[in-house]
Amino acid sequence: MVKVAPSILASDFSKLGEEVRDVINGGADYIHVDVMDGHFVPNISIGVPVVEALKPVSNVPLDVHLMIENPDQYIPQFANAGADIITVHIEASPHIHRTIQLIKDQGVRAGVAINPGTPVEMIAPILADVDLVLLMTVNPGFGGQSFIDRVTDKIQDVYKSAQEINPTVEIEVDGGINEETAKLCREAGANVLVAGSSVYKSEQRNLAIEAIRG
Ligand SMILES: O=C(CO)[C@H](O)[C@H](O)COP(=O)(O)O
Ligand SMILES: [Co+2]
Repeated sequence: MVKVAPSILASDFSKLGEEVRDVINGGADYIHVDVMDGHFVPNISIGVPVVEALKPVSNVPLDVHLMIENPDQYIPQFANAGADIITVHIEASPHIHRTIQLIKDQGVRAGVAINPGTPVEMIAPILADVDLVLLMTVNPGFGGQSFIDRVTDKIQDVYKSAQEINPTVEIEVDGGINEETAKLCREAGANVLVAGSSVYKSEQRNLAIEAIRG
């Protein structure tokens, strides 16, 4: 089952509730929330109060992508605010088993994310313990960037390893996903497709979501 997770980073923040409802009505499976701290990535976006405000608006899971240093410090707050999935970057998590356990202790699904320039071997020691692997298909920090197509090899690698040790893990991709790049990712084994610009900038968001789902 392929899922589509529109990223609100590309939405109109002046009417965020409406923007979230609109993509849910258009078929969104998750709402992807990009949290950036200006340290781990060179941009600042949104935080805990926005997750809290969106919780009553969304009847699909809130998929919170933490692009922040020291994620352990904020995980309980995001969980209390209503995050359903919390994903941390391997590059920002030196004690990854502790961090993943902390997420699970909050009763939240746990994900690990990996940048395009980080080898997949980095996440091998945690693959059996996570609910989701997020492969970045752009360097994180901004919406609207171009898909880095060599990441498809990494998707295949993760998919193959997951078949053996964690077959139910979700494999999510994020960055530059549109109808064409979504197809490459699905073929490589991804089953959750994050899309910001290609959904929110589309005239007919429901059709954009269905095209990405394939
Ligand atoms: O994590 C992200 C950026 O760091 C966003 O989720 C991603 O960029 C989505 O935007 P787009 O689909 O426009 O590339
Ligand atoms: Co993201």
